[in-house]
Amino acid sequence: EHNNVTLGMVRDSLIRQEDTIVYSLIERARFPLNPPTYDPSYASIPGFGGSLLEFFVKQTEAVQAKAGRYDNPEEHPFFPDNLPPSLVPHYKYPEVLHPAAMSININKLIWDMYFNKLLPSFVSPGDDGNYALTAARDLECLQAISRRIHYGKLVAEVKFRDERKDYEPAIRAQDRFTLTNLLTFTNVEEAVKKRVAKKAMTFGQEVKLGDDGDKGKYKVDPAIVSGLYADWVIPLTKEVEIDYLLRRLN
Ligand SMILES: O=C(O)C(=O)C[C@]1(C(=O)O)C=C[C@@H](O)C=C1
Repeated sequence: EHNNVTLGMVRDSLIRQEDTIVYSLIERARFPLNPPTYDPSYASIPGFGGSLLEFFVKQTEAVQAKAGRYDNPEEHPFFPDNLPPSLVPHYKYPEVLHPAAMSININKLIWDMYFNKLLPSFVSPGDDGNYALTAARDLECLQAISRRIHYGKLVAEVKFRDERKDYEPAIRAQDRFTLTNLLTFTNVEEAVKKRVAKKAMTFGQEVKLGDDGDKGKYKVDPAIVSGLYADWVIPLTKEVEIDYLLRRLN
C-alpha cells in the first residue's frame, strides 16, 4: 500500500514535520550561543581532535546507528563515514524510492547553513555553561531539518509517478531548469512560509492565565522561522528533489 502514497499524504507529513522543527528551534533558543560548544580548543577531549559538538554528534550517531536508526531510508547521518553497523534485526521498510536515493545526502550543506547562518540569527549571544545540553538541542534541530529536506526524495518520487510523461524527457536531457519548473508550486511555498510563521507565534507565545500575556513576544522570531524556510529549507528540499530526479532513470 506504500506504493499508493499521494502528494497530499507527503505534504501532510511535511506539515507535521514543521511542528518538530519549530519546537526544536524554540528549545535551542532557551540557551545562549554558548561558543565553547563549538570550539575545539575548549573541549580537549583525549583522543578526539574536534569540538564538543562534533564529539556529541559523532557519539550519538554511533549509538543510534547501532540501534538501527539509519536502516530507515528517511534518516541521514551527519557523519556517515565510519558509522558502526546496526546491531538489531533489520526491519524491511517498504521500497518506495529508486535505489539511487541512497547516494543522496546533503547534510554537509545543512550543517554549514545551520551553524554559519541560522544559529547566530535566533539565539542570544552569551555563555551559560550548558554546553552538553546545547549540543543536544543543536542535534535535534539538525535532525529535524535534515529529515524534512531529505523528504524531498519521496516528494519527487510521487511527482514523478503522477506525471511520468512530463518528467521523463527532462530527466533524459538532465535538464535542471525544466525539472525545477515542473516541481515548483509557488502557492504551496507561500502557504508553507505563512504557516511556519504562524506556528512560531502559536507555539512560541508565553501562555499566561488571567491576562493575555506579552503580546508580540515570541520565543523564536516568527520572521526568522519563515526566513529559514524561504532561504534554506524549501530551496534545499527542491535541490534534493532535483538530485533524485536526475538519477531516477539510471
Ligand atoms: O509540496 C511540494 O510540492 C514540494 O515539493 C515541497 C515544497 C517545499 O519545500 O515546501 C518544495 C517545492 C514546491 O514548490 C512546494 C513546496
